[in-house]
Amino acid sequence: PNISSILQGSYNHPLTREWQAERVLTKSMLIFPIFISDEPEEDSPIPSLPNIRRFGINRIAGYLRPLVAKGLRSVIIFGVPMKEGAKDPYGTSADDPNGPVIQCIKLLKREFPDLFIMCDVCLCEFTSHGHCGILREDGSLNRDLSVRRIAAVAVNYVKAGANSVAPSDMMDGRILEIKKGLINAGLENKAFLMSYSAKFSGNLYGPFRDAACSAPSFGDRKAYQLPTTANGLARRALRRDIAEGADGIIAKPATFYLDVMREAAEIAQDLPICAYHVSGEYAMLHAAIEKGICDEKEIVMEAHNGFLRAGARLIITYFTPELLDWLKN
Ligand SMILES: NCC[C@H](CC(=O)O)[C@@H](CN)CCC(=O)O
Ligand SMILES: [Zn+2]
Repeated sequence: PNISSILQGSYNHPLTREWQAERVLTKSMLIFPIFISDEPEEDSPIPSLPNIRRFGINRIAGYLRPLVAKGLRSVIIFGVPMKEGAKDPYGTSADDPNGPVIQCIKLLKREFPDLFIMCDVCLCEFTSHGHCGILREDGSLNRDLSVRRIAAVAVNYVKAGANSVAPSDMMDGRILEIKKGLINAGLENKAFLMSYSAKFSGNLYGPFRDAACSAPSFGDRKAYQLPTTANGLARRALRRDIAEGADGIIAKPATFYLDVMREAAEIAQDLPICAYHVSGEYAMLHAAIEKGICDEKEIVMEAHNGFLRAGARLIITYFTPELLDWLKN
């Protein structure tokens, strides 16, 4: 062979194999989703999400403390109102000062001053119809009302102390509206605006909807989450959200959409790209692990290294607790 065809000498040792990674997974890249209900003492399992639980305000700090001690740097909060009457067509309880999200922000800021608090901003957990926006009479989205409501909720979360807001609603123009809302509130330099830009209406969110009681009561999310074949729409949404002032971009789901993540990393090369390893992907890996198809640590590391290889710098992952045990730093 000619001398340039020999590759195996470059990776025949564990250290030279480590050298081949362009980006290495570290604890500070991990953002851990937490589900907070309006039942203060709640601490209940979520059957479709192994090892993930839903907590009330009196239980969440105790659960997070050992994880923070192991190096947890960031959480993303999902509020889950369980009480009767907590939901209405406008998602009023989303930013209820006594509701689960705002209570949790304040508690975590007190208990863990260095923990980075990201809040998902959406209406689906709080609306009686379960859609991510406010609807017209005919059941279609009222974009303008939705965007203004989402922006108001986001500003109230930052007012309560959130370090970041991540609107997962997918309404057109919500990034601009949130940015304007933050500026009007004098908070524009206090919050990291993380946009879910490339978010697809696939089949991988079921366990989350169980956890958050947020499934749409009719229809689906195909009118506002991207078609699963839509690279072009993802690129258009990415460019739009960057122009509207996003500080970071989430691509989700992750495993089936690594091409999109790679494109997002190129289009949004000046912003951190965040992969969201969604509930369905998480549950699928758990199912494979339970069936003995693959080793837990090996397959989880392979999946998460894939997100980094595709250009992600951050990962929202339900495997955060395990990764905190496995990663050295
Ligand atoms: N606001 C949309 C929530 C959406 C699920 C859905 O479309 O119902 C995701 C949360 N941002 C699901 C995340 C997951 O499946 O883990
Ligand atoms: Zn939603």
